[in-house]
Amino acid sequence: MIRVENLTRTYWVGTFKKKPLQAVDNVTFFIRPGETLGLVGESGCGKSTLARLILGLIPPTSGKVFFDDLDLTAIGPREILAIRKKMQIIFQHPESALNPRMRIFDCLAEPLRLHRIVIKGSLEEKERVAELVELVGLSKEHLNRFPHELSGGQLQRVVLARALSLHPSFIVADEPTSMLDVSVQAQVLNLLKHVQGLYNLTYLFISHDIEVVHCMSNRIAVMYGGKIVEIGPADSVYKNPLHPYTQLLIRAFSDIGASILEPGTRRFIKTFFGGCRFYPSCPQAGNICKNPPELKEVAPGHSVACLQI
Ligand SMILES: Nc1ncnc2c1ncn2[C@@H]1O[C@H](COP(=O)(O)OP(=O)(O)OP(=O)(O)O)[C@@H](O)[C@H]1O
Repeated sequence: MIRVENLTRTYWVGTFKKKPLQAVDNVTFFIRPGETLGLVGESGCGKSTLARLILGLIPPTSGKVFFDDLDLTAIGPREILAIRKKMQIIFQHPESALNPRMRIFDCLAEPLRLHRIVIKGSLEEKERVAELVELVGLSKEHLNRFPHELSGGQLQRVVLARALSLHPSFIVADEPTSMLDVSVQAQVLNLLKHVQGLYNLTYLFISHDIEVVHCMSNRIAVMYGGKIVEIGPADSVYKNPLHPYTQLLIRAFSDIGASILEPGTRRFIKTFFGGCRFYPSCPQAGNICKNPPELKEVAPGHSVACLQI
């Protein structure tokens, strides 16, 4: 369903002398229909840039993105608009995805009106919105409220309902639960799984939390410094990580325990890696190849980029 080939996005950064920063560096992978591919990596490794490239929100410097064999980097704005309906994104901060001055009813009805699926004020509009709130486990009473009158978990449900309103087939969930309490996180993750089963949705599930990614995904891709350094079946990557970076990521999580996953984990990983994106200043530099070669398949469907293996 989704295929990404040699995708690269370079930013030119620096105040006086601009230097290239490869936010996404020659990334190739696929996501099968109905599958969840988990994308995991520390802050700044390029996860969100990769998501935005796939959705066509920013253009790549080079490389291609295919959606159902249609090359999204080669089509015009009209065709992109039609495809956009089928590809939705859920962000980390649900409140920023909703208009604070709109009641929840209008937040949910808006995409239906914009795409001329319903007419404003019609009975069909009411029915469609009622179906959506029921689907995500909210009540009709919530429809009259404004976004600031809902909790983070309830807001994320509204964002999911809004994304589902246009019957997408592919959803990017970019750290959808990292701002929520642990108990609410589980409810939202279960809901994501539930609707995936109902509609055979394909997910790219992004998180810095490898445990959550393991629970949610069929396969896991590990990103480091803009590159995919390991990709394979979720259990295989989680239980038998081959790249030293994946091993560190898993060890970091198991060492500090689940109770302080966020934001302590993020700080921990940053400290662990000296806050750097590249291998030379990493304390494990001796174990991680500085210039990883192409991904090499070492077990069925499990590929890794490391010279040591
Ligand atoms: N518009 C931009 N201009 C310049 N650099 C950018 C831009 N957007 C992102 N970057 C840089 O690209 C790199 C990857 O950023 P990205 O947001 O994709 O990381 P991320 O893995 O999603 O991080 P986080 O988990 O913190 O959201 C970072 O070093 C970031 O500073």
